[in-house]
Amino acid sequence: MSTDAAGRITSWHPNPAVPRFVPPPGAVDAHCHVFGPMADFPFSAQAKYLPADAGPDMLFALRDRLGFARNVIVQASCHGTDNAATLNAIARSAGAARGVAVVDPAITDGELEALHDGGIRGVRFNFLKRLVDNAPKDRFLDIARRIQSLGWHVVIYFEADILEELRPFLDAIPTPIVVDHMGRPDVAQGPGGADMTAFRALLDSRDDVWTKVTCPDRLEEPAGPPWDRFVTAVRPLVEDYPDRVLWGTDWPHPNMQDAVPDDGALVDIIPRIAVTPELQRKLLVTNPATLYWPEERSFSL
Ligand SMILES: O=C(O)/C=C(\CC(=O)C(=O)O)C(=O)O
Repeated sequence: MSTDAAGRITSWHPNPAVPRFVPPPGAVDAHCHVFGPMADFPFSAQAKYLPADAGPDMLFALRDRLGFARNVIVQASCHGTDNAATLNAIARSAGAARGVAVVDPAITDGELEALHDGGIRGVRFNFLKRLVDNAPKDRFLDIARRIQSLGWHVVIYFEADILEELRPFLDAIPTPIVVDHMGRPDVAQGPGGADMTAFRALLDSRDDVWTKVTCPDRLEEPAGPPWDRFVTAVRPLVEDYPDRVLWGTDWPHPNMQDAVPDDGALVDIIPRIAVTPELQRKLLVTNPATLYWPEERSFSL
């Protein structure tokens, strides 16, 4: 745990291990964030946490250390609906990053197009009450309809206990949907537990619902490796939905200051949930490219 005199939280490992697992060429870390730097990109007045700076240079150094080629940078709630920090990181990546924005429902079509030009390929709807004050479903649906023509998708973050309540809303979204961290199931229930069963019902309801098989550090208590319950619960999901899963570090691990995960150890989970080279290639290369670099679809699938 580390909080400085100004109350700014450091939630990432100071010296992550180089993983034993070597990701395939072109691997994408499809869920990560940047924080600031605050002097250039101040945090939102509504932010629920105040992080230390974790900017693009740190993110790209981690990417290289872990053996990844590209990033998908997801706008974190601490930056509200001002996507400037995310856009700055994408711009500095030399084509090696794309992003997911959080937008004000009043955003204009011209502003959405500018985000597209800046490398954004989706919008995130966050339903975690500890992170955002309100989540207006009707206005979110309006955004979802408006991003269709851009070829974007919706990224949704919710916890398992509201999945049933969210179903009519999810069913009405006309774009592909990517669910963050599998909708936060209780992995201790195992692969056939109530949370995973309800989540599979969502995946089975339409073939354009994807998910990130991410965050053992958030989903398994007590914290820390070897994350066996996460592996037991998640490996069957990767095997049953191999074309609709994504993976990411979640660096710089917002709010995780009490149990900062080692990103190298997180990478070493990958071969335990995606046990063949083919599953690993889909999870890390083909699937994220389909959503975030669709213009490359001509590469061999
Ligand atoms: O980054 C994540 O995936 C999870 C988060 C932070 C977050 O989503 C945000 O700040 O927008 C969390 O559970 O605190």
